[in-house]
Amino acid sequence: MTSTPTVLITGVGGQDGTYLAEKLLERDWTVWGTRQPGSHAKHNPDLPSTVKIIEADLSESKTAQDVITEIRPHYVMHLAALSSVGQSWERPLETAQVNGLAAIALMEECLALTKSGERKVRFVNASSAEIFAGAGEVPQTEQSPIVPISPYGSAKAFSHNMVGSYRSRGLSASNAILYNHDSPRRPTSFVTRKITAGVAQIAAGNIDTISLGNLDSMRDWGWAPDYVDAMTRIALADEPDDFVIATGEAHTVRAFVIAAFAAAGIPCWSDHVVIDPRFNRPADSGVLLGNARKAHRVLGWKPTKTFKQVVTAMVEHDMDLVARGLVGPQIP
Ligand SMILES: C[C@H]1O[C@H](OP(=O)(O)OP(=O)(O)OC[C@H]2O[C@@H](n3cnc4c(=O)[nH]c(N)nc43)[C@H](O)[C@@H]2O)[C@@H](O)[C@@H](O)C1=O
Repeated sequence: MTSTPTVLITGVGGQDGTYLAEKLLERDWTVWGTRQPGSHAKHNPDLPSTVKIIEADLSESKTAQDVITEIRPHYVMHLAALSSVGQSWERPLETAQVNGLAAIALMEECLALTKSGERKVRFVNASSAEIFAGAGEVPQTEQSPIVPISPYGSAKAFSHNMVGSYRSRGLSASNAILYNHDSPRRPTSFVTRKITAGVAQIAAGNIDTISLGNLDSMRDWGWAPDYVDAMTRIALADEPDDFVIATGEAHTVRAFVIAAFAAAGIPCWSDHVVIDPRFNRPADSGVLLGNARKAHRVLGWKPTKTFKQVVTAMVEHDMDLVARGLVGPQIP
């Protein structure tokens, strides 16, 4: 490749999209990103202004295919998704279209571009630990049985499997099987940011309690910029393949709560947490704990932050926002 590569990041306005755009711009790549028409990504302060934005509703297959023929990227990092597992139970059709079918439309066109001989497109799909939700095997590896239980996980399982199909047809297509990864750029619809934003408001005396669902749920939480680094390594790897990206440590939601209150110096966390069944799911996934040994060996990838460091970084960020009067106490 003589000139600098062109990359298309679908869903560039999300947590991972903004970190990935920053990382690839640092490498002098030309970065294009898709934005859902009518979304607020244009005004997203975390999105670098040098990203070239294309408005595209990827749930329409023709639109998804047109994006590839128009941009003719060397790399496609497919992150666009309805990212909330909880909300996927309320929006199953849309979840199937965006988290499942959109990948097929994009890969179909990437394969055509590759077969035309014009360029060998490399496609990286953001797969998810949720494909192993009912696997009953802990920890999970790339070989674990794919047993999703939610609309989110089922749609991701479909696109995950289709990556394998396209790979066997000659497309350089890989799956990054991403376990939970968080940062101050997470919305409060996810439990981690809901907790850290709530703790910051409690520390400031603005609210007394936060309402949560299942505290026993166990997740393998990492630092989002590390997961973006892993996706970049997958894109640049010699061979396309599937990789579990995880820290290898699982903690309960309760442990996250305890660590967050401790980071803010608030005693008696249980005085400030209300259990509200509204935040329970029709079915919650089993213990999601990943074994990322293959990523360590093949990609040289390792997480850089411990669980405690992730929690502390998020709490400190949110306490700073509250101290500067930049956020109000609205938390779901
Ligand atoms: C791997 C996977 O990781 C993420 O999905 P998620 O794990 O569903 O993330 P979450 O933060 O919504 O839930 C984590 C756990 O926390 C429990 N929980 C308790 N109380 C509340 C609560 O009040 N709110 C929420 N949201 N969850 C709660 C909830 O029941 C669940 O067991 C996404 O990145 C997704 O895109 C992805 O691929």
